[in-house]
Amino acid sequence: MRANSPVPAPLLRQARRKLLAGDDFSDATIDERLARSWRRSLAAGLSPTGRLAVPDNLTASELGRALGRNHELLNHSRPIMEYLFEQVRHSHSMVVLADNRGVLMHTLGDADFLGKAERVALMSGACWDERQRGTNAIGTALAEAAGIEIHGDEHFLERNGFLTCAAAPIVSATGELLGILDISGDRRSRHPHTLGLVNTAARMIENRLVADACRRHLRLYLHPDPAGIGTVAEGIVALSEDGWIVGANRNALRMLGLATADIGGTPLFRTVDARLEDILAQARRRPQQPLRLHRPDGTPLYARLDGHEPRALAVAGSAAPARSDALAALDTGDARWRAAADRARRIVGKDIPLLITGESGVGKEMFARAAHQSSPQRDGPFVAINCAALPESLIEAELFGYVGGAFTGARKEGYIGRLREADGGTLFLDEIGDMPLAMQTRLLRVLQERQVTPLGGGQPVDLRFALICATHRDLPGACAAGAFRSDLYYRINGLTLQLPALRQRSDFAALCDKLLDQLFPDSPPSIAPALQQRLAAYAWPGNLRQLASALRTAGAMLDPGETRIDWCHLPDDLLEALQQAPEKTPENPVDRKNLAAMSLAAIHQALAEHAGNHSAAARQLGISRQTLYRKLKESPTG
Ligand SMILES: Nc1ncnc2c1ncn2[C@@H]1O[C@H](COP(=O)(O)OP(=O)(O)OP(=O)(O)O)[C@@H](O)[C@H]1O
Repeated sequence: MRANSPVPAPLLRQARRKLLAGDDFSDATIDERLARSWRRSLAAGLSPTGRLAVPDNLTASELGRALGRNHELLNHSRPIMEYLFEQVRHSHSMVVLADNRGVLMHTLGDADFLGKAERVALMSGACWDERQRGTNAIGTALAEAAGIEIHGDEHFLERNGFLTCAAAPIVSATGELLGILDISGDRRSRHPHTLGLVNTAARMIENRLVADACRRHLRLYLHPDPAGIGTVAEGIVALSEDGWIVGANRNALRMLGLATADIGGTPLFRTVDARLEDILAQARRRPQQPLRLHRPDGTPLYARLDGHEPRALAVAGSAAPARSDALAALDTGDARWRAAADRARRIVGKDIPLLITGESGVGKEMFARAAHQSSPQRDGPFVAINCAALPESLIEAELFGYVGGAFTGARKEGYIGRLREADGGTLFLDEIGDMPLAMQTRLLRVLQERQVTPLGGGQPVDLRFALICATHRDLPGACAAGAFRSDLYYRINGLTLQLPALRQRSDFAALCDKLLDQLFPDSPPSIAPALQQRLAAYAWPGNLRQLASALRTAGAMLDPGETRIDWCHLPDDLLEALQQAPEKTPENPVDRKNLAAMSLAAIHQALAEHAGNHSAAARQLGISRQTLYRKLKESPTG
């Protein structure tokens, strides 16, 4: 940071001489950012005394368009600029708002100073990018993305040396630099507090913009002191329905120890000691009181909650009435799974893209199909595309279609493409995290424009489908690593639902019954209780897919008349995995033994209990007599 007074003139002159001579001037007490800016000005080919190249000033109609593009920034800035101007009136100064290219959008100033300012083009439509006008508060604040004061001869161009300027950036809820607020005046009217004033006013504009941009989200207003909530120093965080941070002002990022890049990729519970559900419950209990949260280092942070409570969360935890849709048909009672289904129901038919995450085999595609079946477009097609399985060379043609003869091997009559096949229904992009980067760019454009142009030409065609994507990858992580486009991530992630892994579910027994009913509809077998207990404690790395497959195989091993799946029916690989897997149920004594030996021990015990009667022992075990004999024969002592 610079000292609170400008660099003494002789030092400044000496440093400039060295700069222009190409010498090192780091020995002089020059602010680092000023030094960087001078070097950038020099590198842009500017000369302190030379004539200006024709600057990129806007024509009246271009300015009109730029004002239109920036109307929200302008709307929120105007009242604050007026207030600011009241503070500096009669001090030979002006208040300036520039857009993120350095083009001046709006100015308010003392009449005498405005005349002088116009002579150096400090007026609406003029561009004050550093590359065109050298070091100046607006251009340098843009280049540095930080507040800065540029006084007198610190300006790179000598013609601007009569100015003293202080400028601060205005940043959006997603970290985008929107523009610059500046106070410029006659150098003789410099005041040491001007930069602080501009910084504060820029934060006020930013807070209004962030709150407005996130008005449809739940918002937390934060401060380490409850009295700080509602002041310009408050942090603002916007949350998605499932508790991820989707927007924040810079105060909030600082309070939560986050960077701009974390927006969209961080659940709230990673930054404070509460989940959204807890916060909602606390706010419901004591609506008037600020919530007390803690950061990971234990320091408190107070919060006020604003915005509509997501309806899915409002009912979560309550005894939700039984639903009779396709999602309900998959519901076997796990609370996390049910909450995900409830949230999905809230958005079906609302043009909000759904992103389903979860480990491989947790049932993401089944969930997506059920969401489609539960939606108003259920009579339309459900088009599933596995982005990982399509060869890169074919993806474009397959997704976007082509006109006849567009490339060698193309069908004569052309192909409308999978995206158009989904028209009026649901497009399901499975394994979206595996899509090659080049395709991500193309897909993003199509999703943004909602139009597709077939390869080889033809007219763009409008697309109407609900979008559901799925991945087992960590997409925010992939975005950070540059493997997945973050703009595509935000586009497909209207609502993210994470499906629980099988080991995290609480409905193992009900799920097994359901799968057995589906797999063996004529006479669904049961599972021996000890085995069921052991299976429930297993980690199931392949999740429901692995469980369904194991039950299918085990069921096929049943002899005619057998109705209960037991150890002896399990596929060998699962038996082996169960033997190697760490025990999770120490209360089950049989688990401490080798499972094959355990199976034999159960047979011997049943035989003992039935005085060697093989039929009775087999009946008790739920296996056939043949299986019992086979097991005894296979045993090492057999
Ligand atoms: N709710 C369910 N009821 C019955 N079987 C299910 C259920 N969910 C998943 N399965 C079984 O698990 C298998 C895998 O499901 P699905 O393909 O939907 O998982 P996925 O998460 O999309 O997997 P991947 O990440 O590998 O694409 C299904 O073929 C089915 O056998």
